[in-house]
Amino acid sequence: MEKRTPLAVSNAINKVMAFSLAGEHETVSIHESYGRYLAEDLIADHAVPPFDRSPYDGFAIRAQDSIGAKKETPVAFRVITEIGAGSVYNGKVGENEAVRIMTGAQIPDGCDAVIMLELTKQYEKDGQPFFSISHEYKKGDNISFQAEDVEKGTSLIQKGTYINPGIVALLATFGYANVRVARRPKIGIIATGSELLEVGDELKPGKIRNSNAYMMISQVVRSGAEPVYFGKLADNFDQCYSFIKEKVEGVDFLITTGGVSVGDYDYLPAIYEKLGAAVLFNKVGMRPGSVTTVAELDGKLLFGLSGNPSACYVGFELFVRPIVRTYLFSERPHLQKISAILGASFVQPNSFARFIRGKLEFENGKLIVNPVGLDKSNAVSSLAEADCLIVLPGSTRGYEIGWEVDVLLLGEETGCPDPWGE
Ligand SMILES: Nc1nc2c(c(=O)[nH]1)N[C@H]1C(S)=C(S)[C@@H](COP(=O)(O)OP(=O)(O)OC[C@H]3O[C@@H](n4cnc5c(N)ncnc54)[C@H](O)[C@@H]3O)O[C@H]1N2
Ligand code: MOO
Ligand SMILES: [Mg+2]
Repeated sequence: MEKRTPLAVSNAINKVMAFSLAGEHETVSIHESYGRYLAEDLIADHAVPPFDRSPYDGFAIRAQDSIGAKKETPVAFRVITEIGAGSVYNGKVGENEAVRIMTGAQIPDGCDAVIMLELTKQYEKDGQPFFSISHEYKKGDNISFQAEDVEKGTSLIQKGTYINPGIVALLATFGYANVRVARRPKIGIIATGSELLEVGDELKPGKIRNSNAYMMISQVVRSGAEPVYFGKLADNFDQCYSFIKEKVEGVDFLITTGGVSVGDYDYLPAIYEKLGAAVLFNKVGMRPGSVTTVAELDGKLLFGLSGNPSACYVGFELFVRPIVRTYLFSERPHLQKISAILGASFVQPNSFARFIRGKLEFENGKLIVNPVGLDKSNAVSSLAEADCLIVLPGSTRGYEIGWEVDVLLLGEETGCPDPWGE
C-alpha cells in the first residue's frame, strides 16, 4: 500500500506557482472588456476634466464684479449669451457681464466663478436679460477645474487588474474603443467516476449527479479563465488514460475531479505515471482536499482534484485560481486574506490545516465568521452559502469561539500577493 507524505499547504502552493506562466495579450472591444484583466497599465493621456467647467446650471461671471454684493446692496449682471454643455463661448466677458451656462459647459475665458440659477434674481430690462445677486463670490467658486479628477500622465490602473464597471468608465474616458486584455487560459475539465449521472439524468440506485464539473466550470469563469468541459468518464483506466492524453493537448491546464485517492478505481496516479507526468505532490496537509494532486507534463499542469465536492472546490480556489490569475498578469493572484472573529468553537485538534466554509457577518460592529452547513469533505450544500474559507492551521489544540482567525474571501477580485507568509 502506497504511503503518501503530506506537504504543508504553503509549500504545495509554491510548487504549483513555480510553474506560473505570463499569459498572452489579445484585443477586445470595450463592449467585451468588463470582467477581463488589463494587459497593460492604464495611463491618463489627458487631464480629466480636460477643461475648466461648470458644476451647476447658472451664470459664469468675473468674481471681482461681485464685490460688495449684499442683501441691501445687490449687484446686477447683464446676460450676454448662453451655452449648454458641449458648446464653447469664445467671446469676451466684460465688467458686470455674465454668460448663462449649463452644467458641464466650458467656463468662458475671463470668467472665474459660477452662480447657481436658484441664487439669482432674474429680470429683463430694455428687452435684455439681467440678474442680481446678494452676496460676493471669490475667484474659483463653483468651478470644476481642469485635471481636478485626473492629471495628465497619471498611471491609473495596473496591468493585471480585473476590469470592473468603474474601469470600463475610465477606458471609455481615455478613448479605448479597443482594450488590450489578457487572453483567458483554456482550462479543460473532466469528471471521473462510474457513479456519475449527467445533470438531466434521473437518479438511479448507487448513482449521483455530476455536480463538480458544473461547479468547476463556474469557478473557472470566476477565476478569469475559459472552461472547456470534456464530459465525464467511468472509472476505466484505458479509457481515462487515452482521453486525458488526447484532451491535454488543446488546453493550457487540465483539471480532473475524482480518482486521486488510494481506492481500487482511483486511476489518476497510475495515469500520471503512464503519461510520464511528474507528480509535484499527491497529499497536502489540509482538509478538505488532502488528496489534491498536481502533476506536470511538458510544462503543463494537470490538477487532480478530489471527487468530494467540498475538497474539489477548496482545491480549485487554493491551487488553480492563483495560477490562472498569474497568467492574467495579476500580482495579487491568491484569495484575499482578512481577519475575523470565530463565531463557533472547533474543539477537535487537527494536525492538518482546515479550510472551513464560512459566512461573514457584522455583529455589533465586529466582523464575525460562522461556519455554514455540514463541515465534511463530501458535503455540497455548505458551498452554496459560503462566502469565505475560515483558515484553522493545523494544531494540537482546538479553536475557540471569540478567537481571531484568518479568513480567505471567495469571489473577491482584488486578491492578495501572498496569504501564506508567516
Ligand atoms: N483509504 C482511504 N480512503 C480515502 C482517503 C484516504 O486517504 N485513504 N482519502 C479520502 C479523502 S480525504 C477524499 S477527499 C476522497 C477522495 O476521493 P477521490 O478524489 O479518489 O474521488 P472519488 O473516489 O472518485 O470520489 C470521492 C467521492 O466524491 C464523489 N464524486 C466524485 N466525482 C464527483 C462529481 N463529479 N460530482 C459529485 N460528486 C463526485 C464520489 O461519488 C465519492 O463519493 O477519498 C477518501 N478516501
Ligand atoms: O482530500 Mo479529503 O477532502 O481531505 O477530505
Ligand atoms: Mg476515490
